[in-house]
Amino acid sequence: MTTIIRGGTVVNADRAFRADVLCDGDKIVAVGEQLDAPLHATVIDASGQYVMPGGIDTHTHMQLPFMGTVTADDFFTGTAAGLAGGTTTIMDFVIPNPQQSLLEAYHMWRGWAAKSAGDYTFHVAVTWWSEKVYEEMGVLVRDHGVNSFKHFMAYKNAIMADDETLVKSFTRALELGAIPTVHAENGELVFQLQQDLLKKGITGPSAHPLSRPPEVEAEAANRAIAIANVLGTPVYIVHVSCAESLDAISRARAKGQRVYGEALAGHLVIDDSVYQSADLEFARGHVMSPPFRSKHHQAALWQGLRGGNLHTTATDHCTFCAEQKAAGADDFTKIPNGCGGVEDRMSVVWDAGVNSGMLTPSEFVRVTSTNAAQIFNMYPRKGVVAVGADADLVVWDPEGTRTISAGTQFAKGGFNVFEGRTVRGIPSHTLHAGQVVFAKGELRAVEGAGRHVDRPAFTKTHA
Ligand SMILES: C[C@@H](CNC(N)=O)C(=O)O
Ligand SMILES: [Zn+2]
Ligand SMILES: [Zn+2]
Ligand SMILES: [Zn+2]
Repeated sequence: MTTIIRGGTVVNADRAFRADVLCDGDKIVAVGEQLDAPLHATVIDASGQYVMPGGIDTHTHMQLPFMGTVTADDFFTGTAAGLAGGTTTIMDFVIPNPQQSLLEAYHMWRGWAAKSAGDYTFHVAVTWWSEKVYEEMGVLVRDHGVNSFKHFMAYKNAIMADDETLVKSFTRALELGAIPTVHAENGELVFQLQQDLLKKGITGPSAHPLSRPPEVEAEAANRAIAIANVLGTPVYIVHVSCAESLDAISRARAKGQRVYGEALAGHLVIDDSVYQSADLEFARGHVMSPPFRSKHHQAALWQGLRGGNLHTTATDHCTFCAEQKAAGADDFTKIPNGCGGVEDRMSVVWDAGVNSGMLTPSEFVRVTSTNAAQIFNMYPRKGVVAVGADADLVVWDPEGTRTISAGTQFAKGGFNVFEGRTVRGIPSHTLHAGQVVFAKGELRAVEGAGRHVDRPAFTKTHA
């Protein structure tokens, strides 16, 4: 299929410029003014619009078995929803049970992901340690295009990695040229605070943020940064939600340490008042970890994105419907953790970030696509509008508006944390692998059209 996108302004992380974009098959083949195109080419009129690299969501959990249930979106519905929002690549997670072979889990997740409509790639979680884990990390890097390993410092008695696992896994990641990533919350403190709250008879969703205050997140962020510093590895902190964690990242980076941070669209615009709602189903719908924080943390996160101490935006798309969330109706610790957003991330970040003047269009591209591609070694295949790159593109209508609602979303789960928010700045077209998969509200996602993206290890460039 040949497509010419005419009359738009191409926006890359480094600059914005007027150009047509010609795609042939699954690649961009020309970027320039007044391009010729074959007569049979599909023409997209991008006048008055931006042409940007397809979004990369660095953090999703499609059809994740978690806390006794499975997330509502599978790899088809979740990636299709992403395409509707301009996201063409997701980074999901293989999360082995403790004692489960990492390779076995990896192949299971690869099977689930085959139905994806957009491209996908996996961080692999190290949830336990043994010689076998050591060996299998090597096989995953060498043979399966994995260059990032996740560590949950929370979720005691489940998937939590203790310090021994962190130290051994970070060391192994360095040997392999892979980057360690962490969910930074002190799982021992969370567990203690949860028990204290339950003993006091505080069982509703308003207890959730009380069991995970910013200090609990910051302790783990500082610890992961310290371990990485001593071992000489980079480290990527997922869903940084509070000023204290951002401060830890900023201090480390100011000393030249390679620390990267991710902000969730939800944490950027939603505050912790949601947990005080008298509508307990609504409050439970917002239970995720780390929890939504008070407004001053949001201001800090925006400054982090603008100032370069936070690098990517994601969603942690991990949706459960009301019935699933109701498992914790009598005990907040049993509410499956997770919220959605894969369909809304780019519009929410544009509306709150670019329209407010906080981010330029190029900075928007940097934090929704380019940095993710560069940090996880998919650039310039992904993350840039340039000849030779994948034809994953979003034609962005800066004046288009949409009111976000569970009633009209493509994603499953029947709930949306951005419910009722009207955003200005929406995709008019999304191309994935050169195919027009979303056009003016019509989703044309194709089950199984998504490809797994191999991510090479980071090799030593010096001799
Ligand atoms: C299990 C996963 C999703 N749940 C959540 N963030 O609350 C995570 O912790 O990232
Ligand atoms: Zn997490
Ligand atoms: Zn997650
Ligand atoms: Zn349901």
